[in-house]
Amino acid sequence: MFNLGYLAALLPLYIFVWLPIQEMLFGPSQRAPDTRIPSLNRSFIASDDPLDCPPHHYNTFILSHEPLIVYIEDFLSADESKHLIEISEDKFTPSTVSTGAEASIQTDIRHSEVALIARDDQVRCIENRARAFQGWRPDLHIERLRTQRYGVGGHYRNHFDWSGASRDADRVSTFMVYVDADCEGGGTKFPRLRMPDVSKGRWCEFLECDRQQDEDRSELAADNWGITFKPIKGNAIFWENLRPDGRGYEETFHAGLPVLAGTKIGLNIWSWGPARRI
Ligand SMILES: O=C(O)CCC(=O)C(=O)O
Ligand SMILES: [Fe+2]
Repeated sequence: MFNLGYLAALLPLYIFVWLPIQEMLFGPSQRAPDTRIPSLNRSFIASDDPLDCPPHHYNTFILSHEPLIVYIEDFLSADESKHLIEISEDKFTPSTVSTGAEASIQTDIRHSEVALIARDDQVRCIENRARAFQGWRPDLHIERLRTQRYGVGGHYRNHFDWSGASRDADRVSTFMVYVDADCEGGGTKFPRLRMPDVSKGRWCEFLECDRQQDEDRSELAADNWGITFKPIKGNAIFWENLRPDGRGYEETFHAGLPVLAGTKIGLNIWSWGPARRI
């Protein structure tokens, strides 16, 4: 029997999940533009509306070309960090992990709180910085920004940001931005990356170079495997998640290490684009 209850339950999924994805992948549908843009904006960047952003400067350091991993010093200004913390404060809810279709709280895997933040002009300037960094790719859309707060004991176990679930679209890149880092511990660790040559450049300012300080020494011991970025307020790590053939980079496996004291707040900027999987 046809059940209207099911239809009512599926309708928000269709409107808020499928329609934005469909539009992102296949371009504008036959619907009127004024209904199309707001529905897209709920999840992804849709518009190039004029925006007046203050001048901003950051420094970049390439850690790896394949996968592309770039460390960005001063990605956020002090004023932007302050603003992000303020607008997140009343929106934090416990983080969940997705297992297939369902999301659940599993603090042994991920222990933190997440805030889905409003797209005010300061936030849009940060989104646009992330788009500019990636060359204003027309096929790339920024997922609504989220801040993530970790207290003592907060952590996020090893995972990938790409999902591989869809043949057509995925999170093509990640910016992991440190909005607040008044903490001990809480580094971002990539166990499958090799340490760069730390005798050159400024790497030891940004990476844990003193191996004794890493609690997971066994994994690090052999051949310089494993990199831990220190949480430093305002700075960011950018990486590409997908190979040109659409497969996810295994090297991007990463974790948010436990916060030992204080609070850490991160900002996730995930860009969606075509995965072009065969
Ligand atoms: O907090 C971190 O260091 C990592 C966070 C992370 O990987 C994520 O939110 O996907
Ligand atoms: Fe992640």
